Amino acid sequence: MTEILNGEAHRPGRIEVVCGSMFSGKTEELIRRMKRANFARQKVEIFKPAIDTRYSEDNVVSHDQNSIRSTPIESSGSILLLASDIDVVGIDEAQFLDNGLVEVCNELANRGVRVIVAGLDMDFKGVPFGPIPALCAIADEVTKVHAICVKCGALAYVSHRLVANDKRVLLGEQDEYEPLCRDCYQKAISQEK
Ligand SMILES: Nc1ncnc2c1ncn2[C@@H]1O[C@H](COP(=O)(O)OP(=O)(O)O)[C@@H](O)[C@H]1O
Ligand SMILES: Cc1cn([C@H]2C[C@H](O)[C@@H](COP(=O)(O)O)O2)c(=O)[nH]c1=O
Ligand SMILES: [Zn+2]
Repeated sequence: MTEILNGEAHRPGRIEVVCGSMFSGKTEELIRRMKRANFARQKVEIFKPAIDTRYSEDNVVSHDQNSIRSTPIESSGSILLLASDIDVVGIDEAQFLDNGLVEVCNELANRGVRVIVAGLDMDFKGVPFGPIPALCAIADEVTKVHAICVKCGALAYVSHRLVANDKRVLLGEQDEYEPLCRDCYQKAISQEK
């Protein structure tokens, strides 16, 4: 009985955050949780910021090309309008959304919705990114995932930008970013100075 009550179909309203650097498996983990909820016959809906058009305009796609249908949104307020009657709401690339996302997630969780948010914890300068730090603070559960440092094989903690561009938002992949551990990141940025 306890097993059934704790299963995918009987979760109370809650906020789960999956965060980390680029290539750390955030999108794969989000897709995994959403697919399991779907198997449990939960009504699921995934949202992503409309600006993230890297692989697809209306799918969330991982670096390994796993994908799941999603709805592009311009701002966090759209989620409340589009998620009525949904059991599990997923949000990918949440670092690009406005700070209103924090209240939207609280509101959904208070209504009994399970909310799973995936996003970058830090930008390329190592600065906390958008609404993610505040979401970590109010979350019921935070999962920090790690890529592998491409220089030394340790656990990576940040996404190092490989191209000269100081804008905070710059969509990209392996040609623009590499995941590095703290030591390798310090060495990389001191060589750039
Ligand atoms: N340096 C790396 N460390 C770990 N995984 C990597 C690395 N480079 C590429 N990958 C691939 O990225 C996949 C994770 O992709 P994804 O879930 O889209 O990550 P994220 O959403 O965190 O950027 C891994 O399963 C792996 O195949
Ligand atoms: C570090 C950093 C990243 N971005 C962009 C680059 C990618 O398009 C996404 C992150 O995608 P992922 O699924 O986590 O791999 O964000 C950015 O705009 N600014 C940055 O500082
Ligand atoms: Zn390293």
